Amino acid sequence: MASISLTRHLIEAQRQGQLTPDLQLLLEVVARACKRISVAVGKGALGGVLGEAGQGDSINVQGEAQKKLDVISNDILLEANAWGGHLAACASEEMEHSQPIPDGFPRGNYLLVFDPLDGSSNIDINASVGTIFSVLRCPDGVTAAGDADFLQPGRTQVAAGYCLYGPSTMLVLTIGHGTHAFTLDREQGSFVLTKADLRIPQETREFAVNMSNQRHWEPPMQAYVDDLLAGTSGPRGKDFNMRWVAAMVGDVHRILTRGGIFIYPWDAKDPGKPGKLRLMYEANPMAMLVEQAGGAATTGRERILDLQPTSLHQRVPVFLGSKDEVDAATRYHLQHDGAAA
Ligand SMILES: O=P(O)(O)OC[C@H]1O[C@](O)(COP(=O)(O)O)[C@@H](O)[C@@H]1O
Ligand SMILES: [Mg+2]
Ligand SMILES: [Mg+2]
Repeated sequence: MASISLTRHLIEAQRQGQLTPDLQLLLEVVARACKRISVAVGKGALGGVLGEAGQGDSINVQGEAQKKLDVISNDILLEANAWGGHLAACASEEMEHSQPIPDGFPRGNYLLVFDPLDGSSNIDINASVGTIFSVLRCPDGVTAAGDADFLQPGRTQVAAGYCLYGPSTMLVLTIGHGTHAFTLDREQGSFVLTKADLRIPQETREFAVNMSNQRHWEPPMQAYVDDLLAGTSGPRGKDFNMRWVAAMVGDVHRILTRGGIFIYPWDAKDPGKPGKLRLMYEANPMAMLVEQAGGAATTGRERILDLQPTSLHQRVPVFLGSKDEVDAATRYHLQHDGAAA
């Protein structure tokens, strides 16, 4: 059977009324930018792209040191989308404020928000990294889109996806009609559909969390993980395995492939930060991909896609993956809150 390219997949979706021609073209621009990022990442030590941006003093709005590839990936996405013609504005982990499409460039009605390179600490060890993106509609009547226009609940996303730069480069995408995986055919230079309609198994025996933060967690999170670790002799009655890629994009890809639960909970390390992961360009797009694959995504208390964002770089606790396991973790938190009330 002939292989199905991303373009053909999107054209068929358009014929079925699942997306507009503008959104199709926007997604193709993002996919092309991801191909360029894949080439840059793939150069590794030969391409002069490893290490810190600047002289070790380049800090982004998150207060985190920027890697050269964070900056390169951000520039590739901005440049590609400036010419794309389907966006009103872009926002990024690497920029304090959103950036309207510059004067003189064609404008459209969508907003794109992205984490240009997720898992930056993996760059220098040649481990998986990725790009995460979310597409929103620009509110009606807005002529010069700004940060406030991006602050829409995740359930309003019209598309979300990530591109994983691993042993192979994979684009995983949803436009609200299932979650589909495409693999980059490096010889042809095109993304080819390799798994339509991913389904996350409802149950799992695998969890992903950074255990080094355990002492900083709140009581229901401590209790939940204690019970996982107790295995067959504990209340859960089964042994759990643990994995941690240290790049959300890699951990979520594993969960979309074989199930599991990924957790980055609230912790007391820095009480000013309600979690590590960012709502607009990490939690929301991943939550949409996971829900579209039959999984669940919560903060431990609420559905992520129902949160009303308050700022572009807002952080939230994240529990996502196999539905029964996310429900179980969420129950620990809600019962704890109920008992404390
Ligand atoms: O350093 P830790 O605690 O393992 O955190 C890893 C987490 O941080 C992140 O790398 C943050 O992403 P960025 O690299 O885009 O800042 C997540 O992808 C990942 O889940
Ligand atoms: Mg990230
Ligand atoms: Mg990043």
